[in-house]
Amino acid sequence: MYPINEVFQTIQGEGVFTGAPALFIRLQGCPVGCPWCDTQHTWEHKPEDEVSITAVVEKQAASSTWANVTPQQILKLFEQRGYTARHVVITGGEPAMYDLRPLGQVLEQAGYQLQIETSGTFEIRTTNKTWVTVSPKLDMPGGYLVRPDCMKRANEIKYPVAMQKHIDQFDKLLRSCPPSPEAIIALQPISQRPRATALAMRVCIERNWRLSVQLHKYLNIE
Ligand SMILES: C[S@@+](CC[C@H](N)C(=O)[O-])C[C@H]1O[C@@H](n2cnc3c(N)ncnc32)[C@H](O)[C@@H]1O
Ligand SMILES: Nc1nc2[nH]cc(C(=O)O)c2c(=O)[nH]1
Ligand code: SF4
Ligand SMILES: [Mg+2]
Repeated sequence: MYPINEVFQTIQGEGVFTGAPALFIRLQGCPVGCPWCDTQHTWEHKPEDEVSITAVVEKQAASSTWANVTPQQILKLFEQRGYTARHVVITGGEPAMYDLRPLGQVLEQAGYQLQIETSGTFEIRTTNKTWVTVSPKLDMPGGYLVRPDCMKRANEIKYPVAMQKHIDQFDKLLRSCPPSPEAIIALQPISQRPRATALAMRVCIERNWRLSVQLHKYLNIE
């Protein structure tokens, strides 16, 4: 069973798959504590916030409620709702707190392609085919460390930045926990701040990295 906070179909707004129609599964719970996190309503996984799967699917606004669902129920939900996207993004919260292999196997068997969004602070348990996006979190209040095995597994590293200090911390991480040579590296400005965006653009050009701008926030979509 997986605790899901929301399920929705939208356009992937971040990273390599930006622009791809995608089904998002947002899992409940994250102890990392990034002060600028977009999804603070997913941090606490409280028993009293458990609701039905229908209540989660019909949610109109962000909230901390969640439903326990099986991979088969998720697949059935996708089919019932007539979703057309075949790219599934598992995010959160911190999805790597859960063993994502059973969910991945069921969805891949049904023809979906999987991607996970993770902070790299928990062991990644996914199918081999899953596209892994690691968004490293350094020096956050929860005190979790980015794991070298997560950096190695990443197909894509998408690092959130606002100031030069963040670039320096990222350089140190790349030296101590080297990614695979094929990994794509992107900088993502924190919360569309103009100075963060200017910094990210400048460093991306200098280093030949990619810029990821959270397209959904510019489009005002989910
Ligand atoms: C909400 S997190 C959930 C998945 C996982 N916990 C993680 O951090 O990757 C999804 C993505 O949003 C990014 N993100 C969250 N808040 C952001 C913000 N205010 N500005 C830019 N990116 C943000 C994260 O870095 C991550 O890449
Ligand atoms: N459209 C859209 N794209 C996204 N890419 C990553 C997201 C996330 O919250 O993990 C996200 C999200 O919340 N919405
Ligand atoms: S690790 Fe991800 S979900 Fe957790 S606080 Fe940071 S951005 Fe939010
Ligand atoms: Mg988001």
